[in-house]
Amino acid sequence: MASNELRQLSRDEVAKHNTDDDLWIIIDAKVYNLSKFKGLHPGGISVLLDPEVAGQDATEAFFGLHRYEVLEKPQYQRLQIGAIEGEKSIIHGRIVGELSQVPYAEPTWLTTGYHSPYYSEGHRKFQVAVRKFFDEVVHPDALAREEDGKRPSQSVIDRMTGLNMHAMRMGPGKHLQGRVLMNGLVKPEEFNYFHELIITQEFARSSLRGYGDGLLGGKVIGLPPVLNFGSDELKARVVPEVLEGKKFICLAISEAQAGSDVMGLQTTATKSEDGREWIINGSKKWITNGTFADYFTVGCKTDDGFTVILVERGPGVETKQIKTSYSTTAGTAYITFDNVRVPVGNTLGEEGGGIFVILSNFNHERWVMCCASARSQRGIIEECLKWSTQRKVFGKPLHSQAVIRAKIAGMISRAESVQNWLENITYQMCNMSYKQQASKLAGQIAFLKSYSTSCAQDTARDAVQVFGGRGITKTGMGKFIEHYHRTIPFDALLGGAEDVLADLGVRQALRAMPKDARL
Ligand code: HEM
Repeated sequence: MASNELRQLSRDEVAKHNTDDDLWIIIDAKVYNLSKFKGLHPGGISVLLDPEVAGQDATEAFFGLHRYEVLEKPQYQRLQIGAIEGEKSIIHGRIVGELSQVPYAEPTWLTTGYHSPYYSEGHRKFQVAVRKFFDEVVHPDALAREEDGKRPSQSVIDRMTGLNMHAMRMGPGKHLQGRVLMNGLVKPEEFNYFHELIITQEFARSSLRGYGDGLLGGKVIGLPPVLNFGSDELKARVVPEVLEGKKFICLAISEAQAGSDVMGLQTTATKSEDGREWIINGSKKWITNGTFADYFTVGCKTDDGFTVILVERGPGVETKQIKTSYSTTAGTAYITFDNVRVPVGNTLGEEGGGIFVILSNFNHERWVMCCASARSQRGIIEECLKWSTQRKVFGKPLHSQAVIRAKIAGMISRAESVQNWLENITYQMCNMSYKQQASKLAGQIAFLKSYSTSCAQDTARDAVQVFGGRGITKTGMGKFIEHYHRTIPFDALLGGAEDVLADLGVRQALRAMPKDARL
C-alpha cells in the first residue's frame, strides 16, 4: 500500500500507543502496530517496550538491528497502519534495476562523473538491460533456491535462453552468429569480452555463491572444449540444445586422487575391439552441475596419454550429490563411470592431446572467475559501508573507529586494483586471437586469479571483524558476510589453486626471459 493511501497520523497521536497491549512505533515515517506481533518478534518483547521505542520513532534503533528486507516481507508490511503526516519515507534497500549510490559499490565506469576507455554507450545500454533482467528474474530465484537447495529453476533458464544469454556467456565467437542478443541490443559481430564481463559481474551481484555456480557454471567451463575441439557432427548435435538450456553439461576433470595434477588422473578410456567406441571407467569428484548434467566433458587416461571425451548420461554413469560448504543448488557431484561406452567420434581434440584442450580452456574459465570475484568484493564493501554507518557504538557510527576505516580502506584498494587489472586483461583479450591469448595471457590471467582470490579472502576476513558476531550468523544483518566468508575458499580453489596459479605465472615469465639479459 502506498503511504498516501494510509492513515495520516501525528507523532503525538502515535506516542499515546506505548503500552504492552497497545503498541505502535515509527520507522522511517511509517507507523507500525506491534500489539499482536510483539509476542512473535524474534528479538523479544522487552526491546519493543523500551520507553525510547514504544510509541516513539525507532528508525535508528531498527536499522541498527535489521536489514531493510525485513520491512519488505509481506507478513511485516501488513503491520503498517499509517504514515506520519507531512513526512516522507526516505530509506530504501536495493532498488530493482538501479545503480547503487554507495561509494565504490559500482565499478568506476558505472559511477557518475567518471570515465573509462573500455566501455561504449552500447555497453552501458547492455548493462542496464542485464541488471534489470537479473534483479527482476534471477535474484528472486537465487534467494529461493539457496534456501531450498534445489537447482536453478527451469523458468529462469528458459528466460535466459530467450535473450540468448547462455550463448553470450560463452564469449564472442561463431556460436553467436545468427542469434538475436538481448532483444537485439548488441549485434553478434559487435559482442566482445566486455559484454561478457558485464553479464558475469551483474550475475555475481547476487552474492549467493552456490546459486552462481548452479546457474550453469558447468556449461561455461564444460562447453568450450566441445565448441573449440568437437567434430562438426558432434557440435551440430550438442551445442544448440545446450545453448537453448534444454540439456546441461559439466566439466569433469578432478578426481579424489588428482586435481591440479592433470597427468595424475586415473579415469581410463580404452578402445573397444572394433575400435569404434571408448570404454570409460573411473570416478570424478567436485564436479559443478554434475548432479543434473546430461553431458560430461571428461578427462581420461588413454594409451597415448591424456584425452578429453564427451560422455552422455546413460548406462554406467552415476552421479551423487557432494555436500560442500556452499549450497546444493550448485549440483556438486561425485561421478562414477562403470564400463561406459562412448562413440570414438565424441573425442575432443586429438587422442593423447587432452592437455592442450584443458589448458586452452583454463584461460577463459579463470578470467570468468576473476570477473565474478572482482564484483563480489564490491558487494562486501557496500555491506561494510552501510553497516558501519548505521551501526552505532559508544554513541557514534561504527566507522568513527579508525581501525574499521583502515579495514575498509584495504577492501576498497583491493577491489579497485582487481577490477582495473581485469579490465586491462579484458582489453588484451578483445585484441588477441584465441591462440595469442593462450600464449600471452595464461600467465597474466593466472596471476590475476591468484591475486583476486587472495584479496577476496583478506576482504572476507576483515568483513567478519567489521560485522562482529553477525559476520558468523546465517540470518540477519551479516548474512551476506557469513555466506561470503564461508564460500570464499571455492574461488581460491576452483580453476586452479591460488598458489599453483601464482607459480604458473612466474614459470611463464621465466620461460620468456631473454637469454642475453644481465644485471
Ligand atoms: C516493524 C517492526 C519490527 C519487525 C517486523 C521486526 C522483525 C524482526 C525480525 C524478523 C528479526 C530477526 C532478525 C533477522 O534474523 O533478520 C528481529 C530481530 C530483532 N529485533 Fe526486531 N522487528 C521490529 C522492530 C524492532 C524494534 C523497534 C526493535 C528495538 C529496537 C527490535 C529489536 C530487535 C532485536 C534486538 C532483534 C535481535 C537482533 C539480532 O539477533 O541480531 N525490533 N526483528
